[in-house]
Amino acid sequence: MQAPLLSLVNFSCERDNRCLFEGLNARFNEGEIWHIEGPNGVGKTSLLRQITGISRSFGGELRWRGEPVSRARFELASDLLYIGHLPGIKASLSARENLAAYCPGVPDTVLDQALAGVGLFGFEDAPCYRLSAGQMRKVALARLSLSKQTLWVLDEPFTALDVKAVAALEQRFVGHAAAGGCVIMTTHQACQIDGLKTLRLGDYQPGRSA
Ligand SMILES: Nc1ncnc2c1ncn2[C@@H]1O[C@H](COP(=O)(O)OP(=O)(O)OP(=O)(O)O)[C@@H](O)[C@H]1O
Repeated sequence: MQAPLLSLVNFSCERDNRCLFEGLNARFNEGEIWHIEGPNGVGKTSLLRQITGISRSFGGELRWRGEPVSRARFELASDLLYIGHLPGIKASLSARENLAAYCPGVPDTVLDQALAGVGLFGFEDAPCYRLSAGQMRKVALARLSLSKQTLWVLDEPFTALDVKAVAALEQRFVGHAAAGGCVIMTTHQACQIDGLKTLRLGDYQPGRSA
């Protein structure tokens, strides 16, 4: 049987000597879209940072395609796209320059197509400090259409997006999964995605049995 893309084995997270969650076992496969759910402060962002390797402090085991991540760090990093809850956009740069910084070597015409695809046609040269919060988020999300990575890890990707943009992003996730990708995201918004899988992080708080 093929190993899952990513798996968590008896996984736990501690912050400031406080256990946020423990005993978490999960398998994330190609073709799946996952919603990491839970109340404020339960540890969703912390979990995403552990999955991406930004935080190496965790209990239990993280496996990439069946290999402990300690032996597959490069393989995970090169097949992963992570967008944090802050859009990671430099205000002084234009939308195109920001995108180019994440996608070196990609021609401007292709960058502009990606920006147009998220509704930013005509804003390619605008310095990002002139964009709205939702437009800044769209600059960050334009990376998705240029991504060749299998695993997308997205922290609150719907923040500040209008209804049409939320629906378009949901469709992008569906397309990515249909092409063999995997999406792991957090959101406090209700999602309209068929087959969406949910991991309720609150079920793994100390003293609760999942
Ligand atoms: N850099 C840090 N150092 C110490 N504690 C932190 C740090 N970042 C977060 N925490 C603590 O870890 C806990 C979980 O935070 P985290 O951001 O993972 O929660 P979350 O589930 O993503 O919350 P939200 O829904 O509000 O985004 C919180 O109690 C927070 O105070």
